Amino acid sequence: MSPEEAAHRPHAVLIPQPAQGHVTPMLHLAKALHARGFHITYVNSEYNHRRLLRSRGPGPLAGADGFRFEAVPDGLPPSDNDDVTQDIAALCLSTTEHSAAPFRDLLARLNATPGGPPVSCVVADGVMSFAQRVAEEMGILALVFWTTSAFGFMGYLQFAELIRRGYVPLKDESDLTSGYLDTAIDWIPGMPDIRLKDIPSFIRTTDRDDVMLNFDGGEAQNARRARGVILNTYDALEQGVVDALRREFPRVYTVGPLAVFANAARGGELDAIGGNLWKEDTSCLRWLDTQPPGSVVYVNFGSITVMTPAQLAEFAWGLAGCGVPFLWVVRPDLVSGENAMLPEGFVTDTKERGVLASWCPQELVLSHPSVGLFLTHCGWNSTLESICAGVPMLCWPFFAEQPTNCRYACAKWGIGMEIDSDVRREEVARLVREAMDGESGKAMRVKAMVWKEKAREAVEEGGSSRENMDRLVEFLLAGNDDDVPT
Ligand SMILES: O=c1ccn([C@@H]2O[C@H](COP(=O)(O)OP(=O)(O)O[C@H]3O[C@H](CO)[C@@H](O)[C@H](O)[C@H]3O)[C@@H](O)[C@H]2O)c(=O)[nH]1
Repeated sequence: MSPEEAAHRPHAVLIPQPAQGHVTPMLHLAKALHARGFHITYVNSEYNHRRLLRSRGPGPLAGADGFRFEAVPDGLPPSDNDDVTQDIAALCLSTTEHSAAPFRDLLARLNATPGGPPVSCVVADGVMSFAQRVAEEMGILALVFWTTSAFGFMGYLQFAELIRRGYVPLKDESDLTSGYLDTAIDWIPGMPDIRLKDIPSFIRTTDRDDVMLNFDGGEAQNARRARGVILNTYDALEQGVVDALRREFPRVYTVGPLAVFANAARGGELDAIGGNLWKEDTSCLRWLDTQPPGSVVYVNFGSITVMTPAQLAEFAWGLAGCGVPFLWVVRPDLVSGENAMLPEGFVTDTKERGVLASWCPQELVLSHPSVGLFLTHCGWNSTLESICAGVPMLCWPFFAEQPTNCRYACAKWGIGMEIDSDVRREEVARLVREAMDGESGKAMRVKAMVWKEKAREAVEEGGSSRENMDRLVEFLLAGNDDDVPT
């Protein structure tokens, strides 16, 4: 491409919330747009930028033509350990307060760069609405990307209504255990058959001023001001709620699974750009190579979940007792306040059929033929990656919209079984065995293959996500031209 052509490329600036579950899908979107001719500026927090550099080893991060990384401060005090998940509530507040001005300066600098294409659009994370606001103030087209499921997004949108109708805040702590959370909620568009406990967990508070209740509820409402909302899902999976969202929002782009679009661009210089904040341990893939097809339960609770030492022990002894080979990713900060310590004797007892890692290349693990089951916290990326791989799930939702994803995986899509929040080793062992060898497991495997196939169809020529990606690109290229069809 000549310098002249490069200077006229459309230029998309993408800014994820600085947490793994947001960094990864935003990077996939960035790669998909790059493959469609966009110049990309991908904006990390300074903290995450350091972690990305470290996790991938030496070498420049930006090697691809027209794909650049920038960083802005997240406003949190410097950490003496670059290997820990930041406190999400603190991060939400501090980015909102401290990242807007540096982001504005960055956009101004990009626009003033000689020979560089001016910024044509900003894609802001749904929970980074300050970036959307800054772009709008500068006259730049801004869209938001909600990295949750559509069901999750719709759940967040209901916080205000739940408060108005008096469901939230809870009257006192007893509401958490009295069965109150089983209350049926039958008025949310596109979400029949749910209970209060299936709504994103930040409603489980007795405090009307609770940070996450107000933050996520407010950010979801803010999406109404955006020119378009991007979701990493496909229509067939969440049809009812996607239809309902389309009635409420002028432009909803369901373009998932984004990883497939990003992977389609593989084989080029972008391959070297990975988004993992922890260093991947790939040796587990070699171990998986030695296991029979569909024989392994893969256990991973994502990047944020923390559990108590007692819960860790229940999972450990459940895995020890189930008799099934397992690969368990135990993040160094998986146990609150301390280094994750597995119970004494566990490693020795399971060394013949268990492998531990601290972070793995999850998409590759899930698509490995040896993996037959995923024990997950139901983060949306993990859920979608499991669907793409056709692997059924055992669900232990931790927080946020994970209970929502769990509900749909178990009750609607037929690909999951739930583990009680008060996890017990006997239940873990029983459910793993049932999912691997029982009738429920057989039924889930059939359904998992159906949803995998539908995901594939969605991104193929003529599929809903492929068409929505084309519409999204068309809209982004048109800039602030309002005449582009929705
Ligand atoms: O060893 C590991 C562990 C995780 N991952 C990846 O890390 C991501 C984790 O994302 P997710 O499964 O969504 O979990 P969280 O990190 O918990 O994600 C946060 O962000 C998601 C998207 O908004 C929400 O759905 C979750 O509730 C929220 O906790 C996935 O892409 C995984 O493939 C790896 O590659 N290797």
